[in-house]
Amino acid sequence: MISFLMRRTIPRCRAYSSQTTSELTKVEVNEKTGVAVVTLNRPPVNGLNVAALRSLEKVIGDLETNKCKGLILSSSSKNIFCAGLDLTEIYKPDQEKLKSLWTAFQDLWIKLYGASFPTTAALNGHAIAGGCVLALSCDYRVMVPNSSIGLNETELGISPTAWIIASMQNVLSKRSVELALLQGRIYKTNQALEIGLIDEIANDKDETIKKCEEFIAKYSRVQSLAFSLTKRELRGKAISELTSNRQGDLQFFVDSINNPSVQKFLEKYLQSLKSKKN
Ligand SMILES: CCCCCCCCCCC/C=C/C(=O)SCCNC(=O)CCNC(=O)[C@H](O)C(C)(C)COP(=O)(O)OP(=O)(O)OC[C@H]1O[C@@H](n2cnc3c(N)ncnc32)[C@H](O)[C@@H]1OP(=O)(O)O
Repeated sequence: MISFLMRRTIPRCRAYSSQTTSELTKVEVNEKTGVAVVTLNRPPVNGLNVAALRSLEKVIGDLETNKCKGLILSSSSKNIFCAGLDLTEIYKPDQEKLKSLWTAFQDLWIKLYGASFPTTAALNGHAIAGGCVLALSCDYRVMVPNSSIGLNETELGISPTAWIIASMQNVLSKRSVELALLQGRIYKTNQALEIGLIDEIANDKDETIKKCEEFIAKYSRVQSLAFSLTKRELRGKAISELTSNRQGDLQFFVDSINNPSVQKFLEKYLQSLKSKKN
């Protein structure tokens, strides 16, 4: 459990106190503001396996319980926010593990997209596929230059499910969503800003966090209850639709991943990632 004991006399430089809940997700809470920096920590690329997804979900649940004032999602990697689901878990998958992976991803999305406090993504690097979904689930996105963000699902031969589309529709124009999803496009930082996939560009990781803090500070005069009820009104439909069709959504993902052409693509894709270094 994350402790939220505030000591208002703490000097600014010591304001963030480390409260590690797991090696996979580090949590630091600013004792002055109640804002938490939550850092994904699964090197090398923050690939999302079941443990990483569950760890982040638990942290968000704890922040919810402790009436957190805002969340800044960041990464311990130098140039990668998150490379999405762990591809090694979806290539030649163990069927039970595959189901657990998607169920954990659904659970995490429900908590993050529906969080009752302001949420931001401090994108210190690439945010691909599932990494982009995490960013889209937040209320605000700040990214460093020369990074990539997007949902490359058509490359894999699967289509994103309704709640992933809803997360993107929440941020982009209808036209941009169509182009982004149908083309499976990955955007560079400046292109992402142009279409509204991110909200701001920052020079480096520290500045991404500072800009996220500034965004969250704008809510200091907003009543927490009004904030959470309004957010629920805005996002509740997409969440209810998933909640009432979790099994169907799971089956769609499992069938898509088990499709032989998807597995064949994944084999080549993983090889191409490995051979980049040679
Ligand atoms: C093609 C899949 C598209 C799915 C889209 C679905 C859209 C709906 C979303 C919901 C479902 C979500 C699904 C997913 O998230 S699937 C994961 C898709 N992710 C990717 O396609 C990203 C792949 N990675 C990269 O493009 C690059 O690694 C990246 C730009 C992120 C970083 O490049 P960099 O050059 O800095 O690093 P390397 O490529 O050398 O990677 C370092 C090592 O990490 C391994 N790696 C990379 N990504 C993953 C991953 N997602 N899972 C597991 N492992 C990964 C890579 O192979 C390197 O390993 P080695 O050091 O052993 O060589």
